[in-house]
Order: sequence, then structure tokens, then C-alpha cells
Amino acid sequence: MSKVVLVTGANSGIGLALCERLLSQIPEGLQLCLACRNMQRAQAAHSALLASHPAAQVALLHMDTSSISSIIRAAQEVRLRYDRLDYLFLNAGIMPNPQFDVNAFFKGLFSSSVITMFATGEGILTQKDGVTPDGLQEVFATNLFGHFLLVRELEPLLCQAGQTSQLVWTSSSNAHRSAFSLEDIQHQRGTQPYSSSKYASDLLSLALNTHYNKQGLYSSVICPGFVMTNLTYSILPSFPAFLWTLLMPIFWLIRMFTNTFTLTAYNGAEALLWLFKQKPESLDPYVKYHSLTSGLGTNYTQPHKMDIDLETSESLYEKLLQLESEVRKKLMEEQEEASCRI
Ligand SMILES: NC(=O)C1=CN([C@@H]2O[C@H](COP(=O)(O)OP(=O)(O)OC[C@H]3O[C@@H](n4cnc5c(N)ncnc54)[C@H](OP(=O)(O)O)[C@@H]3O)[C@@H](O)[C@H]2O)C=CC1
Ligand SMILES: CC(C)=CCC[C@@H](C)[C@H]1CC[C@H]2C3=C(CC[C@]12C)[C@@]1(C)CCC(=O)[C@@H](C)[C@@H]1CC3
Repeated sequence: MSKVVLVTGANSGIGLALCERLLSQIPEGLQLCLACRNMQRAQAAHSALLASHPAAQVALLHMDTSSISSIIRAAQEVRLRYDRLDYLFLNAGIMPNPQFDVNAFFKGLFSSSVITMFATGEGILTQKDGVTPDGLQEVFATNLFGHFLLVRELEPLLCQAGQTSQLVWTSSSNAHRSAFSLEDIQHQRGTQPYSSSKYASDLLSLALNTHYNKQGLYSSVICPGFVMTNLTYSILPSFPAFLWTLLMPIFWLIRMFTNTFTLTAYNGAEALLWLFKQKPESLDPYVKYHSLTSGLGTNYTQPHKMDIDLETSESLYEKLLQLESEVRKKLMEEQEEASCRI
């Protein structure tokens, strides 16, 4: 039976590496759907995948995870195209306008928390968030809420009798409880929207397991480690990509002390691929699966308990359901208004 796999943010970085690795390891019986915002980059990714795997079944789908109407349209298209969905990789993500605190970085270098700083980026990064045309905080909408809505829209495909399906969130070790507040789930007031959105995805994954396991749907989260991608290049904007490449020997050295420096998208996709091969019933909903690379370059996946609890995850879930009904109502009103004008 052919497995249908949908990956968001599949046109570059970790999402694209996952697609390449899936096609290499599972040469037959895979239908890949690349859900992307930038269709030019998506076309390039599609051509690259087909060049190395000419017989592969790879389809493209336009989807902007920050836009409610785009998610609803894309999900409608998925329901038309496929009669099942076995894996949904919720990978698209942004870290807009990152501010790198150089002072905190140098202080951290000579402190006992240096390894934690390199593994999580804790204490050295903040971001300036924006607002989407739907009126949502951009990081929250892109990294979390759009994906939540997608899962809700694809429920008929994901929750079919007699089959199990897997959701896999690309979270981060940068997810911290301290950055998240139930009173401000969109992180309108803070300076760490990225960390907040990733912590929220850890909580949401737990809540989805609580509500959907009975229907055969399982959710897990991974951290790809520190990977050199467009997202990380943007952290030091005055630092061109080739200078990052010059830093590689230093990064390989750091990898001797922290195996979280996976560095390449191929390595970063390790935990995603590992989860693909697991029986979802055997996974622990309180665990984050980390892609790690040893000093000698060996990739492996390691589970780490997350700092989450059931009560907070349920409260977040309730708030997301509430927001979902609000945005759906607003969308209906807008559509009615538009049809009246015609
Ligand atoms: N790199 C790292 O060190 C780490 C990354 N991660 C996570 O990994 C995931 C992938 O990031 P990474 O590969 O590093 O970075 P990239 O920037 O290479 O990939 C991000 C992907 O998300 C897509 N995307 C961004 N915004 C939207 C949107 N509104 N709608 C649809 N797609 C969108 C991008 O597409 P587009 O071409 O349209 O911009 C791109 O395909 C992210 O969730 C990130 O938070 C987690 C931990 C560490
Ligand atoms: C210039 C030199 C010598 C080092 C670069 C230091 C930082 C730019 C770098 C160190 C640890 C990195 C890191 C991330 C971004 C870049 C660093 C801060 C992340 C926060 C990127 C996004 C994530 O989700 C985290 C898992 C990363 C953690 C480590």
C-alpha cells in the first residue's frame, strides 16, 4: 500500500532534506506532497528530487501556513487529491528579524552554561514579530496556528478507521516554558516569539495525542539540532553565507563538546526519518526526539523528556479551538461580504 506523506516547508533546508532522504531510503510506495509558500523554490526542489529519483511520485501544493484562507484552500485540495494521509510533517517555520546579543554571547562563552547556550541558543536571541493580514502574530500563525488548522482540516484523512497516521512537528531545543504564557499564547508582548511558538508546539503535540490517539492519530516532536539553513543564516544578516562556511571548522570543533551541532540539513532530518520508521503507538508523548551528530560524524536520534504538563497542554488546546472558531467565523463573514458585493 502506497504511503502518502505531506511535508510543509519542503522547498528548502530540513524539509527538503527529509524528502530526499525518504526517497533514497523508501524507493517504492511513497507519494510525497511538498506543501510550499514560495512556488519558484518549490519547482526547483521538485526538479532536484526528480533528477535524483526519476520514478518518484512527487507533487507540489501551494500553502502559506501563516494564512487562514491558504490553509483551508490547500487542505481542500489535499482532500480532493488523496484518499489517505499517513504522515504529516509540520515543518515550516520562521524566526523573523532575529537580534543576536553579542555581549550575552561572549559572557556565555566564559560561563558554566556555555554548552547549553550552544545547544539551545538560550539567552542570546530575541526577535521582532509582525502581524499577518488575518490579524495574528506572524510567528505564532506560521509555526503553530496554521499547522493546527491544517490538522483540523485534514482530520477526515488522518483519522480513518483501521489505519494509523503520524503528525511530526519540527520543534526546537530553543522551546522554553519561560517564553510561553497561557495569557498571551500569540506572544504579542514578549521578545521571544520563536521560543514561545516552539514550546506551544510541544504542548499541542501532547494535547493532540490526548484527543486523537483513540482515532489512530499520533503526534510527536523533534529537534533537528543546530543546522545551517536560510533560517540560521538570517541570524547574522551582515554575515554572508560563505563566511558561515568559513566557520565550519570551528563548528566541527564545537561538535566535539555538543552533539547538537548537526550542521547539515541531511543530519538535522535524522530524527524525522527515525520517527517515520517507528510504530507510533510505541512513542512517548512527553518526549522530544533530537537529531544528534557525534564528533566523528555519526547521526543518531535521542529522546529527551520535555518540560510540559497535561493541564497546560489542555488549556492551550482549548484556547486554540476558541481561536479557530473565531477565525472561521470571520472568514465566513468576509466571504459573505464579498459575495454580496458581486
Ligand atoms: N536550522 C536550525 O538550526 C533549526 C531549525 N528548526 C526548525 O526547522 C524548521 C525548518 O527550518 P530550516 O530548514 O532550518 O529553515 P529554512 O528557512 O530552510 O526552511 C523553512 C521552510 O519553511 C517555509 N516557510 C516559512 N514560512 C512559511 C509560510 N508562511 N508558509 C509556508 N512555508 C513557510 C520556508 O519556505 P519559503 O521558501 O516560502 O520561505 C522553508 O521551506 C523550522 O520549523 C525551524 O524552526 C528547529 C531547530 C533548529
Ligand atoms: C559566530 C560564532 C563563532 C558562533 C555563532 C553563534 C550563534 C550564531 C549560534 C550558536 C548556537 C546557535 C543556535 C541557534 C542559532 C545560531 C546560534 C545561536 C538556534 C537558536 C537556531 C534555531 C533553533 O531552533 C535552535 C535549536 C538553535 C540553537 C543553537
